[in-house]
Amino acid sequence: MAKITLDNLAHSYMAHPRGEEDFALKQMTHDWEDGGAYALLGSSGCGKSTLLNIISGLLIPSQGRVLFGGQDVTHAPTAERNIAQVFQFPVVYDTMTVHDNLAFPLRNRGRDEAYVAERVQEIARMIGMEDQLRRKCSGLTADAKQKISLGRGMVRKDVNALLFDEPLTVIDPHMKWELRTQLKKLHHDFGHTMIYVTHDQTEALTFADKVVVMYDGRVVQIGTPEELFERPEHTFVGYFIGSPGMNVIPAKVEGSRAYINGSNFDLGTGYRAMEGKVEIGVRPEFARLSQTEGLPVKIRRVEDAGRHKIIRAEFFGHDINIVAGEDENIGPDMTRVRFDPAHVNVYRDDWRVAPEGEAA
Ligand SMILES: Nc1ncnc2c1ncn2[C@@H]1O[C@H](COP(=O)(O)OP(=O)(O)OP(=O)(O)O)[C@@H](O)[C@H]1O
Repeated sequence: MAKITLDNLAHSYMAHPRGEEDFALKQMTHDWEDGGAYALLGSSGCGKSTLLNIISGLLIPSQGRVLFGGQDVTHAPTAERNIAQVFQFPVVYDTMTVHDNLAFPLRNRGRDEAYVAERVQEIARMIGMEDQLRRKCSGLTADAKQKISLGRGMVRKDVNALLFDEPLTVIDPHMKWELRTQLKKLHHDFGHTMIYVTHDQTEALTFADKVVVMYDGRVVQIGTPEELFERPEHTFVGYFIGSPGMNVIPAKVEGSRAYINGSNFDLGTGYRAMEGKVEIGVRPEFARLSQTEGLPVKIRRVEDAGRHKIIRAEFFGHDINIVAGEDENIGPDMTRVRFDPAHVNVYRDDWRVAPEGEAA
């Protein structure tokens, strides 16, 4: 297992990039802890695969270095990096049995057969294929083959890191949850450094200790699921995490007050004067409808989402969402909305501004 360091890393697919916009991966420096479970999360094209391919050695970055446990591996081929990888689609040897597919990475490293047998049993149990070990892989469903790919990725305990690139795409929905839970257990038991690429926030939030949110070639925040929810450092994190995402509303902020179209409310904490594009961000869970308190709002639609209601509303010409409890009565007399000041964030040019006195 190893700490992974990305040192001034950047990548452009162009031979002669002219500016930052020509970089698929903008310059970044990060340390990913030894034994951490990280999810790389972001929408299509944000640079997740580019970053993963640089870490795995499929791609040499145009700038900067990758270090495993302090050792520079930027130019080392994949085979020398001692990593296990699981891709979106299954990679199995059809002519071999399930057992031999799972045993392959161990036999390749010259492990003795007693150890191989024991470890294969353990992994087969984990992926729920103990009774199919003697079967040839040809003829198995894509789902079963991907479980074998996952199992093969996990069979070695001595890898520097385990890299998963959207590994559950072909897996049946009910099995997805089970495999994610197994992966988390495996991480807990063996402490591998794991990197899991996905564009699905549920997958990222349930698998990872730390979620690395990417947007437009940049890492915009690395945080625990709670941190991403409570304190999105970039408006994209606010939109992308949460269902529905954070409300982002243009405002003017002066001291501890936010002004929206002439109306204003207390932010509970002071801010230094700021220029640029200023917005406030408030999650639907921290907005409450009222008959008397708060700023004017117009309810458009109330949706029943099972354990809660989602209210779609208009607020000074902007669409906002409000989450209410399933038992709350939402009537036409609720013409006001109040934001919980402790959960309102202020953004300048999309980046969160720390209020005065907040510890860095
Ligand atoms: N081989 C390539 N040559 C040129 N441009 C590329 C290449 N691979 C990716 N890109 C570009 O780099 C950017 C980042 O792509 P990347 O595949 O890393 O994103 P991603 O977040 O993994 O997306 P997806 O989830 O769709 O795989 C995109 O603009 C993409 O078009």
